[in-house]
Amino acid sequence: MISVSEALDACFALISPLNSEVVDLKDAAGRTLITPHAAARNQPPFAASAMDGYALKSVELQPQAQFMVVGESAAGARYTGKVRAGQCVRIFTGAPLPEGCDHVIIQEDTTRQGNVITLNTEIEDKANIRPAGNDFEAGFAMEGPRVLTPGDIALLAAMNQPKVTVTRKPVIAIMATGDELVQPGETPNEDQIIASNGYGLKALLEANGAEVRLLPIARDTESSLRQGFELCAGADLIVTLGGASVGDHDLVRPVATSMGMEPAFYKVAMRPGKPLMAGKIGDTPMIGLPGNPVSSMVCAQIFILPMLRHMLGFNAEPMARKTAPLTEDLRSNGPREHYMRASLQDGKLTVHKRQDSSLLSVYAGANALVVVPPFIDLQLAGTPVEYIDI
Ligand SMILES: Nc1nc2c(c(=O)[nH]1)N[C@H]1C(S)=C(S)[C@@H](COP(=O)(O)OP(=O)(O)OC[C@H]3O[C@@H](n4cnc5c(N)ncnc54)[C@H](O)[C@@H]3O)O[C@H]1N2
Ligand code: MOO
Repeated sequence: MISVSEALDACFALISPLNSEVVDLKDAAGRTLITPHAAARNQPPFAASAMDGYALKSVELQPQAQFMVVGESAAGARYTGKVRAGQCVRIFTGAPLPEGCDHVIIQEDTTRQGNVITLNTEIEDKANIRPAGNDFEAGFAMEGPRVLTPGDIALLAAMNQPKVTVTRKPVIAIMATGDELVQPGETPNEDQIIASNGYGLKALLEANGAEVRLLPIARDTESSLRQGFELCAGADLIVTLGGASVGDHDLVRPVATSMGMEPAFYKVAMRPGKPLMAGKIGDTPMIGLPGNPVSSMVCAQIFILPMLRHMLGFNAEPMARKTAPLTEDLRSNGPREHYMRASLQDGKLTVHKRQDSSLLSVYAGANALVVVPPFIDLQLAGTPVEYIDI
């Protein structure tokens, strides 16, 4: 059995970053920006008022001073005239500052009668001006690779980028296998259960930038599995669920092999996830996840998410690990790296008591996987341990 890090390296060797495509900015949230996008001009492009009030010269600013209002500067229509001594310009938020003015007094600090304003006895000395380029200057660039957030989308819009270059979405075909499975909503017979893994996986992978094709459930026969693999044509990655172990009905590996799969590895020293397999069928990488629901989800977190990120253009790196102390003692570990379902609360990790890989109720209630190295001794409460956010 190989280690998790050796297996992950072998997974990275199966894939490469995908090409890019140009999409409308309004459809780009969650996509991975891949080339630098630069602003062609300053924002704001001119010194602008930050408040509604009157633009004037700061040297003339003093309580109870009076000014003649000689014009107006609105957002989208600047005042183009001169502003002489004792004069001011009515100005609104976002409007260009008239030439010669360097201060905006908010209207709450003034009283207006006709075309004359009188400053209050108490006035703020804040200039209320946003200099040109205050937010960003011409040439400011957003660099890739970067998963675009709503804030990024707003910033790119402000940068006048109506289209952006993003990595093509990796297409991942997911094939659940097993005679015991029916789809949610169907009526199982007494020996059947509901297929859950594909649904969890689809949610996980789509939330991380993939386009997922959830195939019909393949039955535990060679012909059904073959048919399933044929339906995967065109995918960037094939993921099978279940049928990976050594039972008489675990046919994924033999069928994939008979279809020309070049194996990269089979079996990893991890728990859950031991019967994980990977390889290539033709040009298409394939990962065979173990069927136990938590094994599927954990293997997807540890292997498929980093692969997905690499296909999107990020470095080939394992999931980021953080450190936090244990709330309780943690038993010693055997030869497999253990990814234990845990809850991180108030900066401390409580490892769940029940760790069987069939327990989705425990997995769904967890927000962290504590990574327990092989052969480690008992770890006492308070010991800092590594974990991965899930
Ligand atoms: N003699 C041995 N038996 C097993 C070993 C072993 O080393 N020697 N390994 C165990 C481990 S560890 C795992 S993990 C499982 C994985 O086996 P398979 O990948 O062959 O998975 P299945 O047998 O098909 O299913 C296991 C379990 O999960 C349920 N399942 C499968 N697919 C789904 C799905 N899409 N949604 C929900 N549940 C699913 C299936 O009904 C089984 O209950 O093998 C151990 N055995
Ligand atoms: O490795 Mo299995 O995935 O322990 O349940």
